[in-house]
Amino acid sequence: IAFIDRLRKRNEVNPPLPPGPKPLPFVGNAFSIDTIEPWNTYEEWGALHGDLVYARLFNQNIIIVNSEKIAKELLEKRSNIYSGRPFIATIEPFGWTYNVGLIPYGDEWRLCRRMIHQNFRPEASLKFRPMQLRKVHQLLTNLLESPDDYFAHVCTFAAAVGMSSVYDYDAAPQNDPLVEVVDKALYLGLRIMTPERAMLLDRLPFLARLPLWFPGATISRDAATSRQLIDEMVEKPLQYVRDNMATGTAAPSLVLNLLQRHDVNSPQPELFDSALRKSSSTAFAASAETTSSSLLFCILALVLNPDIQEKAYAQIKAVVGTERLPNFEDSDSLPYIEGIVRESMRWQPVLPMGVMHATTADDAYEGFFIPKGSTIIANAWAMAHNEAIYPNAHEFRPEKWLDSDGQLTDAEPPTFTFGFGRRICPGRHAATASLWAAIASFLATFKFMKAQDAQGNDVDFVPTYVSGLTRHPNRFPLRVVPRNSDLTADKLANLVRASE
Ligand code: HEM
Repeated sequence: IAFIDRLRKRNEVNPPLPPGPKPLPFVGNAFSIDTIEPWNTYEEWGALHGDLVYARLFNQNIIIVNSEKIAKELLEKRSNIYSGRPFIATIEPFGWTYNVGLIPYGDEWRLCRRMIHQNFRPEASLKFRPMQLRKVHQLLTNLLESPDDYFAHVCTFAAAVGMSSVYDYDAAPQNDPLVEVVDKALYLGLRIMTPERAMLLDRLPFLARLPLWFPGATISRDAATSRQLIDEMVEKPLQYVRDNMATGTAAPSLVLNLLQRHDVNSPQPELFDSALRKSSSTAFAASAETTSSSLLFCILALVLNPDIQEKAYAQIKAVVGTERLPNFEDSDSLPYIEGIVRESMRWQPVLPMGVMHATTADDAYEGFFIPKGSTIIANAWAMAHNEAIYPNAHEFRPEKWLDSDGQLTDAEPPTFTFGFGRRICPGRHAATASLWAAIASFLATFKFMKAQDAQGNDVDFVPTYVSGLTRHPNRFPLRVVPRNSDLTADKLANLVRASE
């Protein structure tokens, strides 16, 4: 407390900390935070104290940035000192040291980031497009065959695109063993990998023995399971590429490319090998949960807004017709679909607080002191729901991105969903293309409607969510109905053929 008081009372040469909630002794503001959905607390603090807020979790300085403008000023323009990552106590026990997104700023991160960037930069991402469309078409086939399993189909799609782009592994249309490993591996860690939860566990370790966020489970048992699953997630697909290399059947992929360049005589072969493991598994893991969550939110928005589906279908019918499915060449002629894609990313950012950054040097902004080692939370949730920029922000309205002629406005797309500065998501180009292809194809083929009870009445529901570092809706009652009532697997296959 004395330390904070000293910081707060800094004079003009040494400016004060940003305003924020009053801390308690020892715990700081830890117990005022909603640990399930902390972004709500941070948004409330923003309303009280402004867009730059200081808080303290135990002895950790937290700077919350609630506006996109300030996030860009700090995390982009001053990225040389805002690109660190904070220590998170759950990383090591849960086996998440593999994750490039959590590696501190430095040489190891730089090497990993370069490996990923080479494969996912804008021009390189274009090569994934035919594969992305193929996987979307498989997703449509799965939805037609077993619409009630929509949740699993969307997750399989997202993982399959990731597997293909990183390992050239062609996941089975359903119940693929590697996809299952990843789903399980990520589920445990993502729920616990937030600074708020991790810090509570670090400081109050007895919490680890209580079933806090997973009823019926304890954190320590989950940590052991997580480590084992992560190990499988990292090693199994790598082995797949190595086996294919041995038989001469490996097709081009990020991993093959890196393995071929791997020179065991280079000065630091172990460093390269470790970076390869981390960058491949991260690129793949980072795409799976995020892409599926974004699509599940989009489907939720469509169910709740049937009028939007009708407008979208009318545009697709006018531009693409009904004899084929949309492809990337149609995208410029389908502004309403682009509006839906952007609105899906804005309405419910799947990483509501992005991934936290950390400062690697002292700084000052607009008269406030930002100490070295602060955790910086760019609150995407607050940015997405800023009423001054997005009136009626909690409503899903593609029109927010369109002018009165239905054309896209000059407004910047919701890039804040992909973070900021040197740590911005390197997979954002590939991710946006996956979302576009899936959403356009969904809307061309199906209606997403509320499920019906035995009497034929719509089943109303209140959505619930799973929250951690990422967030997605829980399964909700859904009826996926083909636009064309006599759509069969054969007819869908013909539509797909006509689109390729
Ligand atoms: C809709 C899908 C996606 C969303 C919403 C998303 C969002 C994000 C966000 C918010 C961050 C943190 C950025 C920051 O620290 O400021 C991030 C980091 C990252 N994302 Fe994505 N992402 C998506 C898909 C992907 C894909 C397809 C890849 C595949 C390469 C990927 C790879 C990564 C990696 C490697 C990082 C860590 C970057 C670093 O720390 O340097 N993401 N993503």
